[in-house]
This record gives sequence, C-alpha cells and structure tokens, in this order.
Amino acid sequence: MLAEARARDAADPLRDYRARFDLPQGVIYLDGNSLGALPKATAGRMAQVIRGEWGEGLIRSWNSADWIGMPQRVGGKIAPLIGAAPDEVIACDSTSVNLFKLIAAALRMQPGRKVVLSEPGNFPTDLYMIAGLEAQGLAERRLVPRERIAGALDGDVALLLLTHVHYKTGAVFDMAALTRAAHEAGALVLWDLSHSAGAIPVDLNGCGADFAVGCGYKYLNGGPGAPAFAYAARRHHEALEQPLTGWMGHAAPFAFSDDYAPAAGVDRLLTGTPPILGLAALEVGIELAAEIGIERLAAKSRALSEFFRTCLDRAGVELDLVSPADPEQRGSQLSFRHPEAYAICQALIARGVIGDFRDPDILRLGFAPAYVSFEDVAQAAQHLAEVLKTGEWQREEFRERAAVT
Ligand SMILES: Cc1ncc(COP(=O)(O)O)c(C=O)c1O
Ligand SMILES: Nc1ccccc1C(=O)C[C@H](N)C(=O)O
Repeated sequence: MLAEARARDAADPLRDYRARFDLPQGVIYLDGNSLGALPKATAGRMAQVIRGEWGEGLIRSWNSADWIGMPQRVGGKIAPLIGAAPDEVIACDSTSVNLFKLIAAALRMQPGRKVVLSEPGNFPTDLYMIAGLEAQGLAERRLVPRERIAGALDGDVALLLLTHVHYKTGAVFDMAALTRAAHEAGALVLWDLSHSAGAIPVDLNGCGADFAVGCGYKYLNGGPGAPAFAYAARRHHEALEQPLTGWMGHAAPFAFSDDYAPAAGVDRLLTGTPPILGLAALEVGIELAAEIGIERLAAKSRALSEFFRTCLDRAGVELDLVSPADPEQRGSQLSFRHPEAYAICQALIARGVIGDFRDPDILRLGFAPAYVSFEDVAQAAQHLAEVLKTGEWQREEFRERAAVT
C-alpha cells in the first residue's frame, strides 16, 4: 500500500500544504479533530504581535494594529468556510460560552416556547448549556434520538440545537432538511460546527440556518483554547438579545455609559476584551484553510478516510465501523468500536500514531486534510493491523487512564 500511497501523495493537489505545518518527526497525527496542528507561520506571527504590537505598540495597538477589530476581522475570514457573509460571523469566547449566549438569545425570540430540542449523546457541553439555562428556569431540555428529531418538532420547540458532525461517530446531519423542518414547526436552529468548520463544506445561508457556533482549535488550527466563533443570520441581528451584556458588545464601549445598549449586528455577541494573542494565532490557521479552500479540503478528507478503509481491508483487519460507510455522510473522521479501544489507542500512540479514544469503546481517527498524507494513512493502517495482530495493546502500561483522553 505504501507505493500506492506515495503515488497518491505525488498526485495530491494539496501535497505542498503539509510543509506549511510544524509536525514532529516520527508522528502520524490523526487527532486534528481535537487539536489541530501548528501552522509554521503561527510562531512568527505571534512573535510579531507579542514583541511589536504588544511590546512596542502597547495600548496604542488597539488602534494602530486594529486589535479592537480583530473579532470581526477573524470572524469574517471564517465566514466563507461555513457559507456565511463576513458580517454574520464573529470570533470570540469559547464554543461553550457562545452556545450559552445564542441559546438564550434564541429563547428570547420565541415567546411562549421553552423547549430546546437536541439528541442524547450530543457533545456534552451543548447538553450542559441547555441544562444550565433550564436550571435558571429559561429553557426546557428535550432529548430525542437523531432519527426521531424531525418528528419531535412540535409547537413547544423554541430551538433545535444539533452538532452538524457528531464528535464520536462523525455522522452528519442533513442541515438543509432539518433547518427546513424546524422552521416549518416555528422553531429556530443552532448548529454546532465544531467538527465541520475547515473539514467539510457548510452552507449556513443556503440552508437558511439561524445560528451557529464552532471551535477554532480543531480543523481551523487556531491552537489550544483558540477563540471560538458565533454566527447569527443577518435577519436576526436586530432582535438578537444575548444575556452576557458585557461592555465590548455595547454600541459605544468607550462612551462608558451606565446603561447597556447593544452594538449593531454580530458585534453584540461580544462580551469582554478580546484575547488578542489567541485571535492572532487563529487568524493564521484560518487564512491557511481559506487559501486551500473548503472544497479541496473536503475532497482530500474523503479520499484519506476511504484510503484508510481500503488499507485496513487489504491488511485483513475487521473492525466495527461506527461512522457512516458513505464518505458523504460523515465528517473527516473514522470511528471504530472495540471493547479495548482505550488500550489500542495507547498502543498506537506508543508507535507514534496519535488518534484518540472516546468513552466507553470508541477509537477515533481524524484525517485533517490540510496536513495528513496518504503515506501517513497507509502507515497508520499498518500500525493498527500490527497492534491488533500482535495483541500488544494487552500490555499493562496501555490500560492506565490519563486525565485527558
Ligand atoms: C461539538 C463540540 N462542541 C463544543 C466543543 C467544546 O467547546 P469548548 O471549546 O467550549 O470546550 C467540542 C470539543 O471540545 C465539540 O466537539
Ligand atoms: N477541547 C479539548 C481539550 C482537551 C482535550 C480535548 C478537547 C476537545 O476539543 C475534544 C473534542 N471536542 C472532541 O470532539 O472530543
């Protein structure tokens, strides 16, 4: 498979982008869906922001380096990756906080309705944020298995909150169909794009979506704890009332008024002072994704994961695939169920193949298209085949659970 992999790498239109990332020697990185790799340009850009803009410019840089405009500028660069207009996206806070703000804002727009509908097994923070608002008496959480979501959209549902690409299985929801069904029932829709943005095409405006959020540190390669993003369709801007009414979301923060008045547009989703260092790193990652283009990223992602499956087949590996077999129906990952998934994952990591484990029994491998090569994929499949055949995962050291998996 190695020869075939090398031929595919040679023919890959994205082959030169791998060199734009700093990847450690001897590592095959299949966890860009949890923490994206480091773009080579990031360190230089950070040095410039730290030494030049912060060290030299000091407070002046809010104006001279346009720090104050960074949430909008960076958000605007995310927009084309998710089918939004630049003035509909802002980079700020964490995905969790953005969920809170937008769920609460959506509930305010839906008098007489309190139900926030989602699926059990959605990413925990999404479910916890609904529960937090429920504890405040503002929401009522309703969880329905994914195949029954459309049928559960009744007149009580204020908001449908779904993760577009499921973090564990990689299964993709039909955004257009579910958004339409929600609207027909009078509900609004909030999409969590954490595992979509920078990996597969998303057309928020084409689908008529209302709101969206997503992480900056996965396929956007913004670095650990990078700022997240929030999207609100332009038609909702005027009515949008989010509860974290900090001064940076004020219409005139530097008027220092005692009374809150929301800024126009998505600017009102801001809360406190933007994290400039984090935004600067995120901007580098986004520029790289935008340069490659989402269609090319998605095509490579599908090709990589399909190639991995072919390699496993040819190596005679039989694993229980929990991701959809059709690459069009999944994000940029393959997840396999195995009772010893944790130990297998650790054994792979010991061989330099970094994937991750999701409780209780999922081995999850992400194929970040910007920097994973076909050779990586062939070698990872070979390692996995060997780990399974030799039973080396049974070693005691591979059973010890780390705090972060
Ligand atoms: C679907 C989804 N939503 C949200 C998050 C995380 O949000 P936060 O960055 O606030 O921890 C993740 C990953 O951690 C995720 O996979
Ligand atoms: N933020 C993290 C911090 C530490 C370890 C993992 C994460 C993840 O992002 C996990 C990811 N959301 C997942 O889909 O599992």
